[in-house]
Order: sequence, then C-alpha cells, then structure tokens
Amino acid sequence: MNFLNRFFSKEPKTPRVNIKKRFELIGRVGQGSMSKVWRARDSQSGRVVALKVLHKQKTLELESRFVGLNKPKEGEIAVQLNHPHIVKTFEHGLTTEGEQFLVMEFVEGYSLSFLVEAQNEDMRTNCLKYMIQLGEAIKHFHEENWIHRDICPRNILVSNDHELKLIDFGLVVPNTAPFLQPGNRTGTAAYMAPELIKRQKTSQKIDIFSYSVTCYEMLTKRLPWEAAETLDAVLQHINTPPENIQQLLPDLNPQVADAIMKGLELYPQDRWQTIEDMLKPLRAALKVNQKLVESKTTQSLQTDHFTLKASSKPKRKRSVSDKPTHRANQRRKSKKKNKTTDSFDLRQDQTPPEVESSVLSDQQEQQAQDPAVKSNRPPKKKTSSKPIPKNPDETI
Ligand SMILES: Nc1ncnc2c1ncn2[C@@H]1O[C@H](COP(=O)(O)OP(=O)(O)OP(=O)(O)O)[C@@H](O)[C@H]1O
Repeated sequence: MNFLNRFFSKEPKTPRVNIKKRFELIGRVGQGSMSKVWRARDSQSGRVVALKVLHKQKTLELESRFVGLNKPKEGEIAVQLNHPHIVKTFEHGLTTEGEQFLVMEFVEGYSLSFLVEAQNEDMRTNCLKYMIQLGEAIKHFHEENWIHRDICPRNILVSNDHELKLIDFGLVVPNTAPFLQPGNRTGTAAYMAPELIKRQKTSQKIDIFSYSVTCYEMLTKRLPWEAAETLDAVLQHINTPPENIQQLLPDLNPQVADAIMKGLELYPQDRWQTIEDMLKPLRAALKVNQKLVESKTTQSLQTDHFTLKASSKPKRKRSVSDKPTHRANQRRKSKKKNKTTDSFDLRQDQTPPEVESSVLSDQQEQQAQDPAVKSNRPPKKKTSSKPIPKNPDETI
C-alpha cells in the first residue's frame, strides 16, 4: 500500500536512504521541536556529520500552513547556502520511512544560548565578533532572497575555534510577495517582530528585529522587554520602547548601543533598512576596539571586548538625516519617568522574560489542536482561557 501511495503521489521520486544502514549513529546531540539530530559517521564519505531527521507528521503539518505557496523544503534551502557562518549542509533527502533528513557539517562547540547564560571568557572576548558574524550570515540569507524567520540564540552554534554558525532553516521562506502577506505567525515569540505578532505584512526586517533582540541578549543576558506574562505586558512589548541598552551598559560603545536600539524599532520603516546598514556601525566599533586592544592603551582594555571604557567612548555620531523615530520620542518621554538603572548587575541571574499574552491566544488555541506547532518544551499549563507561550525560547 505504501508502495502504491508513493507510486501515485505527486512527490518527486527521490531515492530513499536507509539511514540506519548508511550512518553509524554515534550519539544524539539534540532534539529540536521538529527533529532529532545525531552525531553520525557517514559510511559513504567516511566523515563525521550531523544527521538531522525531521519529525514526519510535524513537518507535514508545518508545510500544510503554506499550502498553495510551494514552500521549499528545509533541505532544499539548506544545501544552497554557502557561507562561513551558516552551517554547511552536504545533502538532503528522504529516509526509507519517508522522513526528510539533512546531512550537515558537525559543529563541535556550544549553543549560543549557553554562552548567553554563561557570559564566560569566550563571550566577554568575542561577543561583538559573534554579533557581526551572525549579521554576516543573515546578510547572506537576505542577499539570496530568503527570510530566516527564527533568529534566536537557540538556533546558533559557536564552534570551539570561535566561529559562529547559524543553523535550522525550518521556518525559512522566500522573500517573495506571497510569503510576505499577513498570516502565518511562525517563529519564537520573544524574538518576533511586532508586525509579525500583529499579523501584518512582513519583510526581511523581521530578521533585523530578531537579530537585534539576540544582540541585546548576548550583551546583557536579558531580553529587551520585561517579563511578559499578561496581555498588558505583551502590548508593552509591541507598543512601548524597550529598556535602552545604554542604560544597562553605560560603558557600551554608543555605536553598538544605537545600532541595536534602532533594530528594535516598533515600525519597520524606523528600523535599519538592510542588515548591511546595521552591520556598518558594528564593524566600525570592532575596528576601534581592535585598535585599542592592539595599542594596549590601558591594561583593562585588553579584556574589554566592546570598547566599554567611558574614556575610550567615541563621540556619538548621528546622521543629520536621522529623524527622531516613534521609539526615540517614546524613550525621551519615558526617560523622565524611569528610575535609575545604574546599579543593574549584569551578572545577576535573571530569569528570561516570558511572553504570554492573549494577543497570541488565537494562534495558541489553534496550536492546541495544531501539531505543526514547534516547541522544545513540554506542553504549557493553561493559565487562562487564552493560552499563550510562556517560554521565550518556544517556537510557535
Ligand atoms: N550541524 C550541527 N552540528 C552540531 N549540532 C547540531 C547541528 N545541527 C543541530 N545541532 C544540534 O541539534 C539541536 C536541534 O537542531 P535544530 O535547531 O536544527 O532542530 P529543530 O528541530 O529545527 O529545532 P527547533 O525547531 O526547536 O529550533 C541544536 O540545538 C543543536 O544542539
């Protein structure tokens, strides 16, 4: 029967691979919400690879959300991507069981989520470099006319030799009109751009927003908005300015601070127009930092990775064409109200803010019956009649 189904199906007749025969499964390295990933030895090439096998049913359900749009499969997209900061996919196909699989370079290292949490020497030394590497990876995505739609630390690995690699192309869509229409709100709640949450038209700027949230978190170990457990809190996320990163890190290079805050603007037109535009000030800041480190101006600068010292702060440069944005006006107003944040302890163990809102409830209610919903956490306890994602790391 299976054979007949396959024979008459419209699915292209890709040769099926018996992965158990071909791969020696050395160990499980990860379980995402949509897949299982193994470290495996490929008997065909002899190399050790990452073998990702997608959950059949969940993948079908995710694909059914794009019915009629002909969304390319994760593997089809992944094999086309060639960039030093995007994990290399060698091959994709179907297992004898009909699951999609990807064979990738195996990245020995850490998840960026771990480094955000640890704030260790690696992070202190390389944070800005990693931010730029991630931006370069997104730039490649955008130049190739894709939107990643799920930029967050969980989908980023950092190798033992300090190179960042973007992984997971499960939610990637082409940057073409049919995929930009209001509708699907797939992504990870805490990193989702307001226009995506509000089901408005999207663009590549949703990746710029998620990238800025990620950069904010890399530097501060916290998300830009307070914990969001109520509708009010999510509305705040959507409508009010996030805490200015410069207030949390007064010694942070203002170019870096401004770059991130502009990436978090509420309206896409107020954000950076392209990821390259956002990368420029970050690269400039890294250059300044490298020069300072090289010249060993002060002892402390040697361990100071984002040009933190006030004495070395470059003058804030604003283009004359910079108009005050909606957020900037809001920030000015809210500054008056704000209590001091100078005593904020960056190392304090902060529970990541949670996003919970009945703004998302229709989606979540749909998710209760919709097995296409991705989550790497056990199902959430309903806290109200309108359930919403409680974990910022949950893909919806
Ligand atoms: N190339 C790789 N090298 C090493 N480990 C990897 C690789 N790809 C994935 N992993 C591991 O497997 C985990 C899950 O991978 P991935 O994010 O691609 O799966 P997913 O099911 O799409 O996840 P989710 O949708 O929940 O984000 C990663 O967090 C990572 O730990």
